[in-house]
Amino acid sequence: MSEETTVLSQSAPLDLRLSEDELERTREHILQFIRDVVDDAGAEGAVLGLSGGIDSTATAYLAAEALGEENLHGVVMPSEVNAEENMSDAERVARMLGIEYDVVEIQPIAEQFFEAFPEAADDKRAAGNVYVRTRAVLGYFVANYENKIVLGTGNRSEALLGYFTKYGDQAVDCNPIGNLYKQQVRQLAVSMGVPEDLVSKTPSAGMWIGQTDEEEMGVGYDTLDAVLALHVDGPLSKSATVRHLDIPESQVERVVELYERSEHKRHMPPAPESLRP
Ligand SMILES: Nc1ncnc2c1ncn2[C@@H]1O[C@H](COP(=O)(O)OP(=O)(O)OC[C@H]2O[C@@H]([n+]3cccc(C(=O)O)c3)[C@H](O)[C@@H]2O)[C@@H](O)[C@H]1O
Ligand SMILES: Nc1ncnc2c1ncn2[C@@H]1O[C@H](COP(=O)(O)OP(=O)(O)OP(=O)(O)O)[C@@H](O)[C@H]1O
Ligand SMILES: [Mg+2]
Repeated sequence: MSEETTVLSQSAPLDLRLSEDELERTREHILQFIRDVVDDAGAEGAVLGLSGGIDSTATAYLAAEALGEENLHGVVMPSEVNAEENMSDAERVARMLGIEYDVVEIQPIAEQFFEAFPEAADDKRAAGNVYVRTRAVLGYFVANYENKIVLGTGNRSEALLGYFTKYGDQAVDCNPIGNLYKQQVRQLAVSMGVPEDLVSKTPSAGMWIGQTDEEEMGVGYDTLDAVLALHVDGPLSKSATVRHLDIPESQVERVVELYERSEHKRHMPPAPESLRP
């Protein structure tokens, strides 16, 4: 983030939209990335959670192409707060791709946690994170047994905003779409032939009934992505970003707040430095 006001040059890549050529190169690059991670791990494929959302759908399309559908295992893990439509979309994705998949109801598992701490069960964030972390345990259970890696579905917007559960949906071995902002994930999905209803679906973490990403963060993805690209990743100062996007300063401040307070999620857990030389 630069505090200096930078004059925009015509050639600066401020348009988040990827050209046809960039989309093709991005897809090839990600396919190779997935193959390399699997090969380096000596693994026989990959497992991923399917939610019916665009991030897992796009990642599944890429991984099925990279590894072959016979080497990808999808797990659909409904809880009582997931919309049924999303779970049936998740199964639809698995069937469209022709990958092996299982449906594992995680409500009974989560109930064990809720019974242990009933007062915490009423806290939607704490309880929602239990669902997310339970899915991580199941993903690694399958990966260990089948000699597979666990594919993450995190994108760059979520990573910078800290919009994920620590050791939950980001307890994974790699993030194939981790360099793409949310709207670029949608663009790539369209170019791969993902059905329109899945591409345009409202993003939701599915941690409580009615949750949506944009309502929880208080800013829409078009703005979130633009502020991240221009100010957090890019060279523009806060005031230049406000002017360039013609948005209230409070929206830029909100993005910066989300970015700064989630710093701890983007690092290994710290330990004190050694006192020995
Ligand atoms: N400064 C610091 N240094 C070290 N550790 C720090 C810390 N601040 C908090 N912590 C730790 O982090 C914990 C809070 O982090 P965490 O447990 O992740 O919980 P938190 O970030 O509060 O909640 C997860 C957020 O991610 C969103 N999410 C989750 C999963 C999926 C998706 C999706 O888009 O699908 C979105 C969810 O809606 C919610 O907004 C604290 O309880 C504490 O243990
Ligand atoms: N009910 C579920 N069953 C299986 N996996 C899930 C479920 N809910 C979430 N996940 C996993 O957690 C990941 C993170 O969820 P997230 O909501 O960020 O992505 P998404 O649902 O794929 O897309 P979107 O953000 O647009 O909703 C999913 O991509 C998926 O891998
Ligand atoms: Mg989702």
